[in-house]
Amino acid sequence: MAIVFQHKIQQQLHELAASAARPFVSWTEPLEDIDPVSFFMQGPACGFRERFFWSDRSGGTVFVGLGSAYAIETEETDGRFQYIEQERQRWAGQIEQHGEADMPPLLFGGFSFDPHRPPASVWRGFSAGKLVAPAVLLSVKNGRTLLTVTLPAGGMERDMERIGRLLRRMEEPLPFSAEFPTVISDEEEEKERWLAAVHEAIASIRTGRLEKVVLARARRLAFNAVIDAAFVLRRLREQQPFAYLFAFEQDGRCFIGASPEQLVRKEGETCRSVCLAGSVRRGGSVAEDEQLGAWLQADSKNREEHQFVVRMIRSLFSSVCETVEMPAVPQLLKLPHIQHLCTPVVGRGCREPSVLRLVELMHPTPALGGTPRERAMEAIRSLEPLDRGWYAAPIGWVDADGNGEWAVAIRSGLLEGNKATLFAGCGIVAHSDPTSEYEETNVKMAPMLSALGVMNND
Ligand SMILES: C=C(O[C@H]1C=CC=C(C(=O)O)[C@@H]1O)C(=O)O
Ligand SMILES: [Mg+2]
Repeated sequence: MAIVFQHKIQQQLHELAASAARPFVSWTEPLEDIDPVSFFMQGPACGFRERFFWSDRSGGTVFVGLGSAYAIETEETDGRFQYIEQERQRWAGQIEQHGEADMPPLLFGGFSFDPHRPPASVWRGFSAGKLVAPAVLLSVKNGRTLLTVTLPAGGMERDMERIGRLLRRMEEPLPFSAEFPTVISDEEEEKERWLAAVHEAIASIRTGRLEKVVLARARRLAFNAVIDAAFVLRRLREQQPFAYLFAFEQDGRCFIGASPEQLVRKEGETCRSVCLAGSVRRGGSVAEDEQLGAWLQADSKNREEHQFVVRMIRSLFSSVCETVEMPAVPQLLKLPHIQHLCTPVVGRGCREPSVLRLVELMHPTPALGGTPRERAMEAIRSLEPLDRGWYAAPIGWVDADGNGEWAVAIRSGLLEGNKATLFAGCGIVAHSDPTSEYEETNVKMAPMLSALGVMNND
């Protein structure tokens, strides 16, 4: 079957390339069901240096990309979103689309948290903004699996060879390694120093200079062997079923995670977001879990932390949409390790034509930055010793029509060789207790720690 399929795709693309009126051609073909993580796993063996993975919270929409047919990248600071949007529009006009029409060409990528911060070397290649059109895209949507190949109309030979290899190998999936490497070193920022930064943030909030700031910390692990991103992805999929799963890999570095937080989704004139802030751990028994949830819903510190996010997103949606709907009181979102206050928001009659414009307006929400935004960013720059890179920043996809979905890249880590750097932060408000905030960051690292096979030792 794969051979027939391969010939069909190759032949179609060659014919299309010969007569193409635009610089890129894409061909989409239905495919038998295939495990998206196994597909992701095939990338390196077939010579693709870039890999992308995206699965929405329901697991109903999954995109896996291999290779890069076209990349849009910027190191601009203030104009990065406009530049990327402008180039996205230009790209949409350069692709000639063939085959199954219900899959518009798609770009996958992300932005850094703070482009004004000098980038640390571990984040090399993760620019201020980067979107990639994968050479091969597997998409699972509405119960259908499709394969899209996008190539430059001239010079497609090298890519065709890789794609041929991939299609041949798809029938013989690679075995997953049974065991995970073991930890040989484990470093984190000194606890006392982090607590002192939180104290300082609280003092600054009490003077009225700002209302809320999110402070993060990193934990750096080294293992006795190279970490297999596909293995981590598979574990995250098993362990975090209601999260966005994402991976963005280039040149041997993979930023990966399972985020519960939607930044924004746009589908035609409807846009959605979820305000997520305010947290407590899960209970050991049903009774304890319910008690903790009830406490969270009533706790004034957590309600305040949450309310800053609600206020900002409500006001932003009101400025770009005809109507905005949201519940009056926050609901509880229960995840395997943690529960959050959660307020879903729906805006109808959205006047913005591209999801990227919404991403620009929304990033960073007070769930990742703080309030007021600029003062919070200054506080993060002066109090946080780490470069967040793409952590806590938008990650997602946009199609040629400007529709797309973006998550906030939290509960995440950067993998390189045998090293993993994990990140977690928490919202500091006037009544925060530094030690409880520290514990909260431990709970937020648990999903990645457990996917990496490391016991959570908090
Ligand atoms: C910044 C993170 O979480 C945010 C999202 C939900 C709840 C949060 C909180 O309660 O502090 C944070 O604002 C993180 O997980 O690294
Ligand atoms: Mg919190």
